[in-house]
Amino acid sequence: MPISPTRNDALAVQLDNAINNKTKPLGSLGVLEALAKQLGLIQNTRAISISKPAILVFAADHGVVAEGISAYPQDVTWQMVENFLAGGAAINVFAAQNSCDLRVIDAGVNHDFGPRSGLTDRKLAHGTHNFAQQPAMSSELCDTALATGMALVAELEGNVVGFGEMGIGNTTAAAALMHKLTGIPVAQCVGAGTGLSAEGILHKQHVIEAAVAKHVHATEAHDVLATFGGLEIAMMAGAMLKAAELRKVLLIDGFIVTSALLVAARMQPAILDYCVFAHCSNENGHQQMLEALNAKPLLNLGLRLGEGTGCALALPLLHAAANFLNQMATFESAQVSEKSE
Ligand SMILES: Cc1cc2ncn([C@H]3O[C@H](COP(=O)(O)O)[C@@H](O)[C@H]3O)c2cc1C
Ligand SMILES: O=C(O)c1cccnc1
Repeated sequence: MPISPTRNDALAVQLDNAINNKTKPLGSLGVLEALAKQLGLIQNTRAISISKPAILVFAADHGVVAEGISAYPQDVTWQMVENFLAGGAAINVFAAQNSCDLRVIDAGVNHDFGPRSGLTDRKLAHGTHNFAQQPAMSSELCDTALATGMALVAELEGNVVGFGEMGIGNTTAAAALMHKLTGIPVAQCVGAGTGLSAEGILHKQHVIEAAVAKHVHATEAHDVLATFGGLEIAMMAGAMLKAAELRKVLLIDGFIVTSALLVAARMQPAILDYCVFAHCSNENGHQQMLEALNAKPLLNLGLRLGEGTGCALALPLLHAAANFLNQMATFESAQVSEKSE
């Protein structure tokens, strides 16, 4: 289904007026004013609401870890999934602090968890193939991942969806997607990820450059996704497309989540109307990736974690935008004098 742009000139004027009539100097709530307007346009109303926000954390493994591109071993992916289920990860803490639902999805972790309460099992494979040697996944598997992500979001009740991920090696996949979809040189798309040395970053760059040279034919978004992408990235891209189609607010986290959005935006550019960019990550390349999307992130906290942590931390700002628009008095209702010059 196509995603509709949120543009609605009449509603935009009503929202501007509602914002400007609040008891504050014009424009003085800064970015929160733009956010309130965006939420109004997404929800197609002046009475905006934040209802049952949820963060979906997609986990999967990457065959390209065989090239030595992460500072941590692949087992950390499943071990961190266990940590999410036990409530001990950063995202558990920040989601709980902000009364946000958290859903952990196994999109393709290289580990058998068995039936586990709290884990949404959508495992499509035990990780991807090593894209240094062959495409990460087949075109069919990529389609299945996109469709699975769409179906997951179709079940959600809330009107705000945050996206997070876990997958050792996924900054390499994300950097490759960034390069292919923006044309920015690989050297500017790679970063330290979980903490590579300068030498390690250079090796990561060379692995991606060699893979890009090997898979020159992949240029269209779906092909690029299947060639380099992780299963969690593909499932997230599908989930994002469905969330925008359903006119939900999409909260975008860091480098990897934004790379999934790059793919989704190439498929359906109007998705960007629905995106709130939680933060600018410290991962080298995220700022340029955001610029390529013309995105203005809310926070800049030096985070480089992923898991959806930026989304959870930005959620109070969404509440603030909705609350000021819904609850503040107007100059008229509070009998406050308006600007005199
Ligand atoms: C303990 C731990 C917890 C994490 N939580 C998220 N990531 C983050 O780091 C990984 C990407 O970095 P790279 O591409 O360098 O492997 C992803 O799993 C991402 O979510 C973590 C990484 C570690 C080690
Ligand atoms: O920006 C991110 O989300 C990020 C950066 C480094 C490692 N993991 C995630």
